[in-house]
Amino acid sequence: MKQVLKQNPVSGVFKCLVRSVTNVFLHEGRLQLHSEKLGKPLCFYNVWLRDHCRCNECYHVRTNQRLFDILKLDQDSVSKINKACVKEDLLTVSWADGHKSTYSINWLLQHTHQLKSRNSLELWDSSNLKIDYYPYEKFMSCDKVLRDFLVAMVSKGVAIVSDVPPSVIKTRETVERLSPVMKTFYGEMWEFSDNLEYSDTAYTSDAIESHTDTTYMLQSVGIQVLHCLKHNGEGGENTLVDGFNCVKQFKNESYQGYNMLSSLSTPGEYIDGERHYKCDLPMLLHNQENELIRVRYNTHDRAPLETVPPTLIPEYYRHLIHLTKIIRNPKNVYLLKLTPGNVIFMDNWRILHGRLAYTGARVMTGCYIDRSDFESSARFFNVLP
Ligand SMILES: C[N+](C)(C)CCCC[C@H](N)C(=O)O
Ligand SMILES: O=C(O)CCC(=O)C(=O)O
Repeated sequence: MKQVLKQNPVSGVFKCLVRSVTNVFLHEGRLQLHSEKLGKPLCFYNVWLRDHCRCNECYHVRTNQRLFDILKLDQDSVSKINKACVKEDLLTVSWADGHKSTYSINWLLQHTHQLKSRNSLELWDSSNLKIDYYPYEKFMSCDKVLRDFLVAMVSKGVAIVSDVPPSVIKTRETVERLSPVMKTFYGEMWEFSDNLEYSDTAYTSDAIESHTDTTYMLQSVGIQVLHCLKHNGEGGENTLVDGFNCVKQFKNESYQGYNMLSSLSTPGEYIDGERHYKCDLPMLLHNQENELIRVRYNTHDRAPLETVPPTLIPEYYRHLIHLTKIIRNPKNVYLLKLTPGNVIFMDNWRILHGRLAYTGARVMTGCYIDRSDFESSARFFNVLP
C-alpha cells in the first residue's frame, strides 16, 4: 500500500461525548466517569486502567507494546487509586504506589466494551445490491477514494475498481494499493482458464455453485480479487450472494438449523497429486458477542462428513439443504458479467461467488488478500475499530 499519512480523525460520536464527561467518582476497585450526554456512568476497573497506562514506563510508544508487567496487578497498592480528576479531554489518576497515569478520555471511550457497536453492515439481495465502482486513476492516487472503497467493502462486502488496464501486473498494482498479495499454493497473482492447471473446477469451463473459497484452509482467505482479462464466448457470468443475508433468513426460518451449522463442523478439503488441505470448522463462525463473522460455505469442496454424530446426520443434511435453497434462491443471487478493466474485490468471509458455465476462451487473473492484512488496511483508514 502506498505510504499515506496515518488517517486518524476522532470520530464525531466521541468528540461530543468527550466534552460531556464532567465528573469522576471512585468506588471499591473501580472508577466511574459521568457524562450528561450518556445518561449513564462509564465504569472502568482499576486493574484495567492500571494495565492500560500509556506512560513511557508502562508502554513503549515507538513499538506500541506494553512494558508494564501484568503480574504487578497482583499487588493491591498498584491498582489502588488515591486521587482521580477530569480536565478537558484528560483523566489523571494518582495510584497508591505513587505512580501517575494520564488517559485521553476519547481513547477510553473508543476502547471500552461499554460503547462497542458493530460496524453497520448493508445486507443485500439481487434486488437492492448497488456495487460501487472506483475509477483506477482516482483509486491509485486519492486516499479519500481508497477510504470510500474500504467503507463499501466493510458495509457491502463487494466493490469494483474500474478502468484497470487488463493485465496481471496492473491488477497486482491495484491490489497492492490496498494490501499485499497473499501467497497460497495457487501462487500469488494467478491467471486461470479451463486448462485444469490445478485440481479444481475453477480451471474448467463448468458452472460453479456459489461458494466461499478455501474452506479447506484453517483460516479462509480474507478477500478474493478477480479480473476477467479476456472472454470470447458465451456464459461465464459470476454469481454474487450475500452470505450474511442468507444466514439471517436461515436463522429466522430455522433457529435449530442455524445453531447446528454454527456448532457442528463441515470439513472442507483440497486434494491433488502433492497436497491434501483440510479444515474442520463449522460453516457459520461467530465472535464473542455471538455475531456472525465468517461463512465457510462450499458444497463442492466438502470433505467426507465424519464430524457429525450418526444420530444427527439426517437433521444435519436437512439444515444444509435448507441453507443451500436460500443461497440458490434467485432473489439472493446477483448476476454479473466481469469484463476487462473491472477488478472485483469480494469479502470471502461473507460473500459467496460462483460462475455460470462458459464457452470459448476465457482468461481470468486475480489473487487473494489475507484477512488480517485487509482489516489492518481498513483500520489504518479508520474504517474498522
Ligand atoms: C481462485 N483460484 C482460481 C486460484 C482457485 C480457485 C479455487 C476454488 C476452490 N474450489 C476454493 O473454493 O477455494
Ligand atoms: O472463474 C470465475 O469467474 C470464478 C472461479 C471461482 O469460483 C474461484 O476462483 O473461486
